[in-house]
Amino acid sequence: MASLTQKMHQQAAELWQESFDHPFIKELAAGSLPTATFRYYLKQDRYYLANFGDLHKQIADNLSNPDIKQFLYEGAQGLHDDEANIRKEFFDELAITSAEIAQTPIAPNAYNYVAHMYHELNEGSPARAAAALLPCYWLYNEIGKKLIKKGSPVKIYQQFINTYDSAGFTDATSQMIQIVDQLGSEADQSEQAKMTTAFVRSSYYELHFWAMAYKHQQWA
Ligand SMILES: Cc1ncc(CN)c(N)n1
Repeated sequence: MASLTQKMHQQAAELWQESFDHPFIKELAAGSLPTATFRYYLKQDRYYLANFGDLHKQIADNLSNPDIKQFLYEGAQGLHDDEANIRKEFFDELAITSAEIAQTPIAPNAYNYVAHMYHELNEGSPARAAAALLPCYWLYNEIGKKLIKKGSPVKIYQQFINTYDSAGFTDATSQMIQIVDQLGSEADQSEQAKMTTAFVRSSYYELHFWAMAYKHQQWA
């Protein structure tokens, strides 16, 4: 029988395919993605990742299983992968200054994605919030695995791809899948359905994150 996370994955399959096929991803792999677009993405993703870390901590505070808590607290400190370190290098390489960051407001889709995850925690449950975090690991790991086969001719894009195909990120993804399955096994059917909705909505926001960056989305 399919696990809860396999069912979530199936329900989000079309959205994930649209992410795999998105021009942002295609051009990243081909090396033709404009640097300005990647810079825009990095500045918005900074907001996303700061809140993503904070959510790990808040979800852990609301759970009792010691192994799950430990994984989430470590995730809050960015200990499961090299994403935080590589992002510092990207910011230096692309000369994204603190003044530029200060002048960049969070864009609509990044704002909505973050608000969705906090909503799942504050109006829902830690299990729904954990399900909302899962596409962040799993979709990026699948993108990394797809793109690594050919790679990208642009060094910084290749480093981006490497991050999400890495052993550390793949292992963190597997652990997060297990955590969501475990939380699902302790939930009733109605809660499992809500966890699935949280996962699919995050997959929607993941797709629109590429679109947001590709179009340099602004509030007006
Ligand atoms: C929006 C988003 N989703 C996922 C990831 C991978 N941690 C990310 N950096 N940004």
